[in-house]
Amino acid sequence: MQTLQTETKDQTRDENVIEIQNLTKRFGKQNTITAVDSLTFNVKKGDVFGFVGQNGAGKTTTMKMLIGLLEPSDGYAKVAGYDSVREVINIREVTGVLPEPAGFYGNLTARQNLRFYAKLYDMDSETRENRIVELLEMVGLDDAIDQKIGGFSTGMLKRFGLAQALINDPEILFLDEPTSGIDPKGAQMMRDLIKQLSREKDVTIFLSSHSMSEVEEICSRIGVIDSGKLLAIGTVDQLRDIIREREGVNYLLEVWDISYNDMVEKLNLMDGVHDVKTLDGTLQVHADSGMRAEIAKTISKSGGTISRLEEERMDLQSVFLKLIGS
Ligand SMILES: Nc1ncnc2c1ncn2[C@@H]1O[C@H](COP(=O)(O)OP(=O)(O)OP(=O)(O)O)[C@@H](O)[C@H]1O
Repeated sequence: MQTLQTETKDQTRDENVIEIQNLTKRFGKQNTITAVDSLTFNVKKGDVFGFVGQNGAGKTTTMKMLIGLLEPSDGYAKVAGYDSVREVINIREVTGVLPEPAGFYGNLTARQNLRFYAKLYDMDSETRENRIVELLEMVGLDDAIDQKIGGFSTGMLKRFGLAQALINDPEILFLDEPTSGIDPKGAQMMRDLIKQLSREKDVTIFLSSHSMSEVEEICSRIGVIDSGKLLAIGTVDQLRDIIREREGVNYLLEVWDISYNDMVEKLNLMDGVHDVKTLDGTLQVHADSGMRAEIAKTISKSGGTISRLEEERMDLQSVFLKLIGS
């Protein structure tokens, strides 16, 4: 299947901090499971890139290849210009990865956990201690800095994980489902932190999520993956346009001075109008995109007065479901 590309021409190669070329991963004895299938796309510096797909689509496998935890079966990835197989150490230096809470030491405090992790990086002790305090403050854990993290809630653990991922002041942050399993308030805190990191520190963020409203809120570009293949890539508006062009749009219409039956008949005769339905006094006209002016003209010509004519806005959830063919 061909990927629906919505890239614009002004994107130069220089801006790409993640380059993925024919990236493929097969599992199984005879390599029969293709988890990631010839992915090709780029992520630009400063993007908050949302990688979305159903369970088992291949998101985690892709991210693991990008950070050098899995070797590709085919193709390659470059992160900050470094090859994900041969230059993993360089990649580790400039990236942060949201860790699995299972890897934390529950009987150590937040400060001690971060200190342990920070020692993996080359930093003098003063810089390290200051950074630990600064990061725990940033993620709202300053009051819990000397508490054992074994007693932390799931939301606190996620925020602690974000602080850990930021210890080396990374250029690129990988967040696999950063808000899964946490309550709405905690999830909003994480989203605000992600936005803040992008806005204030210019960190490029590559995140996966099952929450389309979350992705719509925080991501500047989105890649949709299904069965290991990239289906579409672009901004929310660009993805929406793919569906608008492909499947048409719904116009919502309220009109005076003409009977609805007359109007339904007239609209149904128009080229590009596929279906007309009445919904609680509003007409829903399913038509090709770009038909608004034509519809308005038809109604005016028939003596109707339009009090409302707007295109129904598709949210990312609806766009996603249509892209994957559900
Ligand atoms: N080590 C492995 N051995 C065999 N198959 C695997 C392995 N890791 C992943 N897979 C398979 O690869 C496919 C992609 O899995 P992956 O975890 O990347 O999906 P995902 O999009 O991250 O899903 P989720 O949203 O559930 O986390 C799935 O079919 C999965 O079962």
